[in-house]
Amino acid sequence: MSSQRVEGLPPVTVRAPAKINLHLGVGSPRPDGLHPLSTVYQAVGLYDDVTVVDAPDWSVELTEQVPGVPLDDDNIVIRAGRALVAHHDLDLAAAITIAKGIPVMGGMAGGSADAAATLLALDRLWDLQTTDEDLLRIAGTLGSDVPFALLGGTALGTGHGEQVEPVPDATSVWWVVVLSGEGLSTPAVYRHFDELSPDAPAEPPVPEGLIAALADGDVDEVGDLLANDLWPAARDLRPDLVDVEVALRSLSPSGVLLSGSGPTLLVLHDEVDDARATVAALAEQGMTCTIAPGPVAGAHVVTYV
Ligand SMILES: C[C@](O)(CO)[C@H](O)COP(=O)(O)OP(=O)(O)OC[C@H]1O[C@@H](n2ccc(N)nc2=O)[C@H](O)[C@@H]1O
Ligand SMILES: Nc1ncnc2c1ncn2[C@@H]1O[C@H](COP(=O)(O)OP(=O)(O)OP(=O)(O)O)[C@@H](O)[C@H]1O
Repeated sequence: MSSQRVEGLPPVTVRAPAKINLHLGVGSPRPDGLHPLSTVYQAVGLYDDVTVVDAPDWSVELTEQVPGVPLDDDNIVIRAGRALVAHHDLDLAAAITIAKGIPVMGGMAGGSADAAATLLALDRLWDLQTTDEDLLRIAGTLGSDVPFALLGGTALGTGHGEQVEPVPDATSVWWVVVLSGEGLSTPAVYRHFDELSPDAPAEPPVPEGLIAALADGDVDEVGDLLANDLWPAARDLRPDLVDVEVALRSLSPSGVLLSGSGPTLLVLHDEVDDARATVAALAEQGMTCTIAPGPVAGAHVVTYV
């Protein structure tokens, strides 16, 4: 192992997007406990920015404190950094700063976005020239959603979500993102899925109809085909979400979706003005919402200072 610290390297900032799952098909758990997935990911325009600077030891801080985000070695960005230097057999470390714009524990893969951003930022900081293939492989060891955060756009996810392959997407849409005050634990939702779905298939089917609708740019059809197998489990764990869902469906009968393992809910719109009208109507009912375009790019460098 070699230490190759170079003093005075300028910091690097990488921006990474949130994700949603337009389709989330879940199978019965594998021997390792993870669930086989057939999912269509879409990157949407809510972002975390991760800045890295060379340092003698690993550390992580947030630009603004957010409850639930660990500030020690449990933070996924430290695991990402250690995995990258181990891959290159180096003894380097970095101080990592996260500016969070993605809701925490919202089912939008904020931690995964941070891990992807960290891999890319450190690769650029130290000019490691890690291949895309190796970055995606290391990402997959950190979490199921991390490879997709590198890729962005719209992609089919298989395996436990870590095998990603871009799919053509001719849509350009606006999601109303309905935030929840309280997070939902992803493992708890998967555990309850197992209780509710003892007969889940070993391999969930690929949603060919949705993939065709995306390629055709048929937003109405995409809205009709949105699906999430974790939704019944999330409703059971958070009955308050049902009232929100009813309110959303009264505004938009099609195009309502639970994001990943929840609790964030989404409403699909073709036009930004319609999305704005939905946000205004929901705000009147006391809900906190924002608008995010999709699809957007994956993790990308935004600053060389
Ligand atoms: C709900 C989704 O966001 C949909 O994309 C993901 O499946 C979850 O992705 P993630 O948070 O990156 O998940 P990981 O960090 O890999 O795993 C967290 C926990 O979620 C459960 N998990 C996750 C992915 C998967 N295919 N099966 C699982 O059972 C496991 O309990 C695992 O310990
Ligand atoms: N950098 C990070 N940002 C957010 N959470 C982190 C981070 N590192 C570790 N965590 C832990 O990960 C847990 C899940 O956080 P995250 O915001 O990624 O949830 P999520 O959006 O529901 O994830 P997913 O959609 O991938 O299931 C948090 O409870 C937190 O303890």
